[in-house]
Amino acid sequence: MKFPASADSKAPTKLDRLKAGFPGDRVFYDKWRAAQKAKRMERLLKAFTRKPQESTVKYGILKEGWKNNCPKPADVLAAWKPATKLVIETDEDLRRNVSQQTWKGLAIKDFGGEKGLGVVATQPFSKGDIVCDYHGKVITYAQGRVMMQLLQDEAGYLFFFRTGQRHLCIDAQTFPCECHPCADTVGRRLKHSSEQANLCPEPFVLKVNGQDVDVILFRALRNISVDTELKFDYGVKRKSFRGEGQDLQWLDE
Ligand SMILES: C[S@@+](CC[C@H](N)C(=O)[O-])C[C@H]1O[C@@H](n2cnc3c(N)ncnc32)[C@H](O)[C@@H]1O
Repeated sequence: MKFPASADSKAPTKLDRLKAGFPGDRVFYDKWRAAQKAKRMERLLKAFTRKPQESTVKYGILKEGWKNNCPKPADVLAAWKPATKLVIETDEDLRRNVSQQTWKGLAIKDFGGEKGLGVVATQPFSKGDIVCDYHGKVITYAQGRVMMQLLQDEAGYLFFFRTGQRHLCIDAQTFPCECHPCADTVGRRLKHSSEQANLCPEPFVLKVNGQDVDVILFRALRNISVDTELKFDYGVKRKSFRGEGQDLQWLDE
């Protein structure tokens, strides 16, 4: 309590310790350093909603300006765990990726024919990484249904979901979206697979530009290597993505 150990505080000198009535040996000093190292580890772990490369962790440490008493990059990697709901809902980088659509490590690829466009990984992903979101305007379930009825076979980009008691829909059909008039967004190009899905959609509420926004984030279900196509299971109800009530072969792929 006399010398609070935070990630950024300076270690008390021997003189400081003696003046405060502590013994001159290193016992308390070493405890203080261990507490600080743990705080630094905690901060580094929170910084990554995707499992980082060792070089990224090294850069993170450099940016913090920690010259000693910091965890080794290999130890950070070993301790890394998929981001929790709390981390996801408060992470600045993730918020920026959602609002500006600056997801890295993904490319839209043309698979030709009726398969059309899909998304491939241009960097490896680890199980639990947040890969991207399903970007579009959040509308009510009822509005989504009306759109589907109007569009019939053309309605291939409506993502219906339930979060708590609310039934919603993300309209990525309206293209381009109001917020990115000059860009395609990756989420809407993800294809379906029930057998080989490597992504799983999860609903979250993020504060974007000061407002609570419902988002669907895709988490990697396993480690994914470069050039692998990213897919998720659209769901067997066939409500979204033009599959409802139709005997489409690709729904069982
Ligand atoms: C959300 S979009 C996916 C991107 C779309 N392929 C494109 O070119 O924009 C959904 C549509 O993609 C097509 N699709 C999705 N998964 C497919 C698959 N596994 N095989 C063939 N077509 C698929 C269907 O036409 C579906 O309605």
